[in-house]
Amino acid sequence: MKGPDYGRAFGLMREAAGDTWHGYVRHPFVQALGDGSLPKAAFLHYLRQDYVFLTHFSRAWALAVVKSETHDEMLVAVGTVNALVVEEMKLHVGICEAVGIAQEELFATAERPENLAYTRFVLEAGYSGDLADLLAALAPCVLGYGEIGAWLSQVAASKTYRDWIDTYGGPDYQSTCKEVGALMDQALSRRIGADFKASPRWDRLCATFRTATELEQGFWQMGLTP
Ligand SMILES: Cc1ncc(C[n+]2csc(CCO)c2C)c(N)n1
Repeated sequence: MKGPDYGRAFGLMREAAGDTWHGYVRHPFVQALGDGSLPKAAFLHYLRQDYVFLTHFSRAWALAVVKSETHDEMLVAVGTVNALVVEEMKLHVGICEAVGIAQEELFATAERPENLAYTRFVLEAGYSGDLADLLAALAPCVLGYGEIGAWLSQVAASKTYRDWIDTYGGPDYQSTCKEVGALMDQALSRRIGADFKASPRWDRLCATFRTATELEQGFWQMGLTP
């Protein structure tokens, strides 16, 4: 399965993750978003958990600011923190309010273990490693949604979840993915050399990427079980 072009590091890590990647980007939850068969209750449950997820994910991108070594790295990281807190989290608040879930109720959502495991894994990759380790853990989330959005934009037969699909399949998010992919290439070249596969750190970075991919799969699965 050929993927989108979000840079060299992503392409190689995606390939190394093998079937695990496919299990994430073609998960039954994703298929059900495309054909409209996903129950509304499952979608809202997912959105509520995703709000909690984004809180911790924003902290992980803030850690990327801390772990940056150049102004260019800082710019991408700080831009992502801003987009997450100012736009994406607000979008979730708006969607939930529109269907009758008040802000207080959303903010009081109890965090599911699958959700907790994922975000704390990402944060830990950053705490104990450098920006390369952190980006390997962040990449499946950011770039996987780009790949899912691009695919669903082409194949989705139903209009039910069209807004969600357009958010991630649209040109704005696709250019964010290219920017984050380029950041990965630059950050890795700086820390492990341009010949990624020749680095003694490569296998570990791929293992981090694969674990985060498995945790994304777990997040979709959690979405199917409100
Ligand atoms: C479980 C889960 N995984 C990925 C995303 C997608 N996502 C998270 S942050 C972000 C912006 C760029 O970092 C995007 C697109 C999500 N919402 N929830």
